[in-house]
Amino acid sequence: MATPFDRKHRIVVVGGGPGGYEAALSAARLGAEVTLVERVGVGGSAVLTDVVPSKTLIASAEAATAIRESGELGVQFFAKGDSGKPLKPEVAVNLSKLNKRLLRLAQNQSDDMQRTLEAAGVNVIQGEGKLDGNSAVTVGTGSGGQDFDRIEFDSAVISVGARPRTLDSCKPDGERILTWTQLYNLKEMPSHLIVVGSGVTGAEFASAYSALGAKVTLVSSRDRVLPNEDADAADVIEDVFKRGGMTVLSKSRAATVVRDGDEVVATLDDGREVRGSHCLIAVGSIPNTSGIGLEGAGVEVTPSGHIRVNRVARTSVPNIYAAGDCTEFFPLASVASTQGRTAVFHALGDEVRPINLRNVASNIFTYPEIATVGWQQRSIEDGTREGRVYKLPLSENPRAKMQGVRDGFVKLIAGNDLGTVIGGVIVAPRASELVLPLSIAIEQRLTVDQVARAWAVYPSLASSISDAAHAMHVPYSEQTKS
Ligand SMILES: Cc1cc2nc3c(=O)[nH]c(=O)nc-3n(C[C@H](O)[C@H](O)[C@H](O)COP(=O)(O)OP(=O)(O)OC[C@H]3O[C@@H](n4cnc5c(N)ncnc54)[C@H](O)[C@@H]3O)c2cc1C
Ligand SMILES: NC(=O)c1ccc[n+]([C@@H]2O[C@H](COP(=O)([O-])OP(=O)(O)OC[C@H]3O[C@@H](n4cnc5c(N)ncnc54)[C@H](O)[C@@H]3O)[C@@H](O)[C@H]2O)c1
Repeated sequence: MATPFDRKHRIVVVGGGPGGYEAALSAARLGAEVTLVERVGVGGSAVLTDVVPSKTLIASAEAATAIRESGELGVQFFAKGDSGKPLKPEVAVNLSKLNKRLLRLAQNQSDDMQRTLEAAGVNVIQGEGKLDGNSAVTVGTGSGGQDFDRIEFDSAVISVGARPRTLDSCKPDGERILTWTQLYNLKEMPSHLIVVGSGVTGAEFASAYSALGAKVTLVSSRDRVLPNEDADAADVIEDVFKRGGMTVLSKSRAATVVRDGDEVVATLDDGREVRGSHCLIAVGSIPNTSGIGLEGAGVEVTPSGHIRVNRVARTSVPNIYAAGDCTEFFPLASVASTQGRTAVFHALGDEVRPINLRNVASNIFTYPEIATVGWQQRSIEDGTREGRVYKLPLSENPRAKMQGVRDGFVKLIAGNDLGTVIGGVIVAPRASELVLPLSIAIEQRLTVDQVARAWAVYPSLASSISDAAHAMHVPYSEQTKS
C-alpha cells in the first residue's frame, strides 16, 4: 500500500485497453479508489480487434505453413483415391471456424480481464468518458447521447487508444473493402485479397492470408515493405512474400479503392488497376482524442492529435496522465501497459523509473518474425551512434537446418568501447521468443563477451545469439586500452 493517508486517492481511468487496464489494476493494488470507464469492452482494441485476434489468426496461418512445409522433412499426408493411386491432399482452411475461434478467444480474454479488475476492487462503468475540466469525468451513452454519471478525481489516466485511419477515396464498406477490425467477420477465404499499406499491420495480414491460401497483392507506397524496419529484415520478408506467390507492388500508392459488383478495384497513382475480391485498408491509425474534453482541461496535444506526455506519462496538466496509442509514444501494447503502471505509481508516490523508449523490444508477426530491440544499424550508419554490427545468417545454424529453416538471421549491435550490447534484430520463426536475452543484455549493459559466456543449448536457434556474440569478441588487450 503506497498511501499513508486515511483519505483514499480517487483515480478515474478512461479507456480499458492495455494502458487503462494496467493503470486501473496497479492503482487498485496500491489502495486507491479506482473507476474505469470503457465504452466497448475491457481489454480494449488490443484484445477485441487488434493484437489478440490478429495473433490468433497468425497462429492458424503458422499451422497451415507447418503442414505445407512438412513434406520437405519427409512427413506428408497420404490418402488413396478411388483408382488406388495416392492423392495429393491440399491444406483446407475453414475461415468461418477460424474467425469464430479468434473472436471467442478475444471475448473470453476481455471477460477474464474484467473479472480481474472487479476482484481487485475497480469499479468498471460501461460508457463514453469525457473530461469535465481537470477534476471530473462525465460518463455518457456516446456522441449526442445523454450523460448518466459524473465522477470526481484526484488523478485521471486517459487511455482512449486509436482507431483505423480510413481514406475518403478508399472507403471501407464492411463487406469487401475492410479495415482490420472488420476482417474477422469474413465467412469465406478471399479469393484475392488486396492489402493497401505495407506497414506492420499490412505486412502481418498479408503474410497470414497468403499462408492461409489466399492470393494476396500488397500495395506498398514505399520502395520496400516495412519501410521503418531494419533493411536486411525487410528484404528477407519481401523475398519470402514473393517466393510464396504474393505480388508486392512497391512505390505504388492506392489512389482509390471502389466496389465493382463482387469485385474491388484499386486504382494506383500511376493509373494501374488491381482487381481483387476483397481489400484491406491498413494505412495507419488515428488517436481517439477529439471531443473528450482535453482542450477544456488544458491538456496539450500534438498536431496529429496525440496527447503530449513526459516519461512518467504525465500530461501538461499535473494530475492528468495519459497512456498508450492516444499518446505520442510507440503504439505498442507493452508500452501502453508500462505507461499506465508508471502513471499511477507516480500519482500514488510509488517507485517510478522514467520510461526509456530506446530499449523497447517489438516484434512483427510475419513468417518469419522480425524482433527488434535497442539501437538499429541505420543509426550506426548515419553516425547518430558509434558501434559495430554483426549479422549471422540462420542458414548456418544446425537446429535451423534440422527444422528446414532457411530464411533469417541474428544481428547484434555493440558499442565500440568494451563491446556493450546496444541493439539487435532477430529474423526467425518465433523471433519474439528469442529476443529476450538481447533485451536483458541491453537493459543490464552486458558486453558481447558476457553474453557469449552464457551457455546456449546445442542445437538451438538461440545459439546463433551466442555465436554472433563470440564473433564480436573484444580482445583483452583492446578492453584494457580504455
Ligand atoms: C492489427 C494490429 C495488431 C497489433 N499487434 C500488436 C502486437 O502484436 N503487439 C503489440 O505490442 N502491439 C500490437 N498492436 C498495437 C496495440 O494494439 C496497441 O498499441 C494497444 O492496443 C494500445 O493500447 P491502448 O490501451 O492505448 O488502447 P486500446 O487497446 O485501443 O484501448 C483503448 C480503449 O479505450 C476505449 N475508449 C476510447 N474512447 C473512449 C471514451 N471516450 N470513453 C471510454 N472508453 C473509450 C476504446 O473503446 C478502447 O477499448 C497492434 C495493433 C494493430 C492495429
Ligand atoms: N506486431 C506488432 O507489435 C504490431 C502490429 C501491428 C501494428 N503495430 C503498431 O502499430 C503501428 C502502426 O502500424 P500500421 O502498419 O498500422 O501503420 P503505419 O502508419 O506504420 O503504416 C501504414 C503504411 O501505409 C502506407 N500508406 C498510406 N496511404 C497509402 C496508400 N494510399 N496506398 C498505399 N500505402 C499507403 C504508409 O506509407 C505506411 O507505410 C506500428 O508502428 C506498431 O507500433 C504493432
